Amino acid sequence: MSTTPLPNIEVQNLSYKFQDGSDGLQDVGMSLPAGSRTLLIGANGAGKTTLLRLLSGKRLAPNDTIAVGGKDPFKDTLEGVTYLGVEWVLNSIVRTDIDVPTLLASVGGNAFPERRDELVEILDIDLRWRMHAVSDGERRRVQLAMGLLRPWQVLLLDEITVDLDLLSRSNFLAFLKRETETRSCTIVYATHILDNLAQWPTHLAHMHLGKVKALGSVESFHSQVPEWTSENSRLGELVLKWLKEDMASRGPRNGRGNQGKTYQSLEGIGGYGQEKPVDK
Ligand SMILES: Nc1ncnc2c1ncn2[C@@H]1O[C@H](COP(=O)(O)OP(=O)(O)OP(=O)(O)O)[C@@H](O)[C@H]1O
Repeated sequence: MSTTPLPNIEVQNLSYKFQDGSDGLQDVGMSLPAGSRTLLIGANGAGKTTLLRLLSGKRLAPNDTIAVGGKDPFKDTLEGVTYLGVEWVLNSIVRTDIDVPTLLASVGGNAFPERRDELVEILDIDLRWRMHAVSDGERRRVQLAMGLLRPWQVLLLDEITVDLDLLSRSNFLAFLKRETETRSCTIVYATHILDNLAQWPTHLAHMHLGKVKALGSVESFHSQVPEWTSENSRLGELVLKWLKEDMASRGPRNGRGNQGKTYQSLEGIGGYGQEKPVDK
């Protein structure tokens, strides 16, 4: 009998404060089955990165609030959890004068030669590249191959596809989908870019101001967007609706009270003399 736990993600009553005392997350609960592909949706500052970092075990969550594959990700330092986010993108090793085969070998490529070759093909990587002399998108493709090489059970992605061209991104997303369909693994992906994603997620989680406002299977949200024009705009329409509602409930970051002051100080530095608020 296999002893590998199913990579489901369970979060309950998770509240998190930053060191400065401000609220990061408030009473978050989510239950994501093994094999699911969840899109984490929310405006800038909604709490997506904060949640992903807690799920990855990079930050300490309160006791008994998070279980990934039945374990606490912080205490148990889970082997099969891969978190690809900003720090990972900024890692300087991928900007040095080093070749691709050496880099892939350094993260265990030789132990997984089939995966390595598949990723090189899918991400259209030229093994002759030297990393100090590639474009941002090419560098990102090599980084993704490095990050995905080891067969993870849980993959936490914090928007890392911004530099990819449309075809590379499409291939990359198709690869991830195949992974969840052919072996036991689970993905949570925070993104603002909805291209190629219409058929991708199994679940959606909508975050707003540190809370999960809605969570469910993609089908469960179908009734929320009555005017779908095409399959591809369906997810986009839903997300746009959510973000507009969030903006309306939060209000603009710089309310009316600030406007007169801002314009006055701009006037003071010259060049914006005409730009006075119409009404105060
Ligand atoms: N170390 C910190 N200390 C205090 N506040 C923080 C800290 N890190 C983030 N925040 C605040 O927490 C909120 C959530 O940040 P987070 O990075 O999780 O948002 P996000 O949904 O990932 O946003 P984006 O889409 O812009 O990446 C933001 O308002 C942010 O300013």
